[in-house]
Amino acid sequence: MSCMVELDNIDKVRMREDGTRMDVLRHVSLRFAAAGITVLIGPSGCGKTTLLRLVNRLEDPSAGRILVNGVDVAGLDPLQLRQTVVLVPQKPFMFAGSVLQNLQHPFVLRKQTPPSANDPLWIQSLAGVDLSDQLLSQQAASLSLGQQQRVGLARALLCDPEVVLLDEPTSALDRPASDRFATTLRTLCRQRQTSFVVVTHDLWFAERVADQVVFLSDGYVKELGSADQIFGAPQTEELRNFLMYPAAKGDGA
Ligand SMILES: Nc1ncnc2c1ncn2[C@@H]1O[C@H](COP(=O)(O)OP(=O)(O)OP(=O)(O)O)[C@@H](O)[C@H]1O
Repeated sequence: MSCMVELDNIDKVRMREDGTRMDVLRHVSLRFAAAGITVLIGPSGCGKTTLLRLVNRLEDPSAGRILVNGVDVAGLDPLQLRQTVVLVPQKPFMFAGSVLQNLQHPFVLRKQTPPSANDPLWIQSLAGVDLSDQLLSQQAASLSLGQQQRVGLARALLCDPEVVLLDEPTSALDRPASDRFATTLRTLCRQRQTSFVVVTHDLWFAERVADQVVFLSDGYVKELGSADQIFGAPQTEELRNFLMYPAAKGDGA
């Protein structure tokens, strides 16, 4: 069954160290594509990662509601929510131990049997992120950032969640690997009805993978549409400028 996630008039306010107010997200109302891929783009600091964190309840909104299948997440146990809605940060946490132990960790925590190496989900999850069997015995903490990202992605996919929130998943992948990853996401949407929400500065990947693209700027949803609409016919000067100069995101994030 595909999962419906809706943001209803979300505000997120943070306080700066000097006590001044920062409006990180403002009146954000969105419905993520069920069994589809929503991509969030926008300048550095516009609130993309914050939005993912709110859906996963790592933080709570200052106002508004987030609904998963019609249920307000504010009333849900965050740990239970995170079994359905998984967040993969840009730098996933690696537990002490091998890659194999890291992949099995969520199942061990829940006292469940991890999928075996010939389970189609295991094969699809590892192959889809180019994680070779040779890496399984290595210490996870000794891997490169790109390899750790792939372990984090595979670990999330193995849990077969309904919604996966991905923060910059291709930032350490080369072009062929990110193309294969795009294919994996499309396959999982189709075969498992998984919904993905992807934050990325990789506009090539965004255009290739998105069912729906959200352009955020200064905490507002400025444009929303299909990849064809957003990349082919941007409506605002701001989006046109962003698409021409996506790398001008300030801090190299
Ligand atoms: N833990 C935090 N404490 C205080 N301010 C924060 C924190 N995390 C983010 N911010 C601020 O909130 C705003 C939104 O940050 P966020 O990380 O959501 O932006 P982003 O669009 O994901 O940026 P990027 O593309 O650079 O990753 C920024 O001004 C940022 O400095």
